[in-house]
Amino acid sequence: MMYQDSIEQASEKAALAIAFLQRHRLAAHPVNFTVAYEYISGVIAELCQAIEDKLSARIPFDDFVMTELYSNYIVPTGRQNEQMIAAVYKMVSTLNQQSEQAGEAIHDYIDVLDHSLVALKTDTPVQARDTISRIMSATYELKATQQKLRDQLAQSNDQSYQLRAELEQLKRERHVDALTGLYNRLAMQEHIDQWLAENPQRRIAAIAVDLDHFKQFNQDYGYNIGDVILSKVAKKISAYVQESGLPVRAGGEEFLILLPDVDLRTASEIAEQVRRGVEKLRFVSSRSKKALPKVTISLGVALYQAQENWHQFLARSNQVLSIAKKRGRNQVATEAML
Ligand SMILES: Nc1nc2c(ncn2[C@@H]2O[C@H](COP(=O)(O)OP(=O)(O)OP(=O)(O)O)[C@@H](O)[C@H]2O)c(=O)[nH]1
Repeated sequence: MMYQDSIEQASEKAALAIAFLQRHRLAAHPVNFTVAYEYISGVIAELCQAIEDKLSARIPFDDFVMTELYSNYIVPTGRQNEQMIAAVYKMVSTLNQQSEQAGEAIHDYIDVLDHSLVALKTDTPVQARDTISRIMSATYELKATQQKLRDQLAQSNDQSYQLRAELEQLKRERHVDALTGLYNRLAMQEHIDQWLAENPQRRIAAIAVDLDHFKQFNQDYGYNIGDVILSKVAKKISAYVQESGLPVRAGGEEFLILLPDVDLRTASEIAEQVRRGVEKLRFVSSRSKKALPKVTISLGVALYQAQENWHQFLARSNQVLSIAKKRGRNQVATEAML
């Protein structure tokens, strides 16, 4: 069982977790709450350390940071992963056993051969017949062992293909947002780290994207239709940058497009194309068959600066985005306007 707290202990921890969430202005949804509860519980040392590090570096906590902590430190302890680790362990042990058995069988066979070859030099014809028959039975034995090992190996092979497919799926799930199919914040962090590791001077542009007046849209048409709109807008964004960049659901109704090796001007042009693409989308209510109002987005374009960490970089992209909002929405702002 994952949690063994008594009702009193759990209530106390829950109250502290809620206080933590309130202090950092975080919504008490399951992901945030679990991270906060685990932090208060102090069982996962790496999680606590990561939170302490962020607190002392004054990195603000938001949904993205919390989701990242959740995926990095809590999900990997999940049952699915434990099962997979057990399966991989079993398969590797079986393979080890099989190769040991194969080694022993060949070693025994060579032993018989060595002795028999020496004996054959001095054997009388009758003895030679016995020696040859010993070699033959050792050969049949080796053949049978090899056949058995071949079957077991084929079985392990099938299992390893299946495990690899499961691992790939798990990896995808860890990096992809379930509602929109876009990359999540964890994938984004890994990509930025990789791009910068390849070339610390690399030019990376970020386009922060936010739906306009989406709160009102949710209020007028409901959260479920809101979800459909979000996922259609996400697909549009993805279609525009599939080849050249990384489309990310940064959280809620906010998206990010990361573009490596792109300058501010090109990034702004891409942002404008995305804006127009979304503006052209038409939505019809499946229930009433009536057209839904036009959905628009505001966008903010910024370039990564070598001295900043990626939290600062993303904060700056959002700052630029707020210029587009202030100027009337449904438009692109660039960091040159800051
Ligand atoms: N349907 C749906 N709504 C979401 C989701 N995530 C966030 N939202 C909603 O998005 C809305 C964002 O509202 P605000 O941040 O106030 O901004 P806004 O109304 O879009 O206004 P501006 O950004 O200023 O144009 C909130 O109502 C959130 O509940 C989601 O996954 N699905």
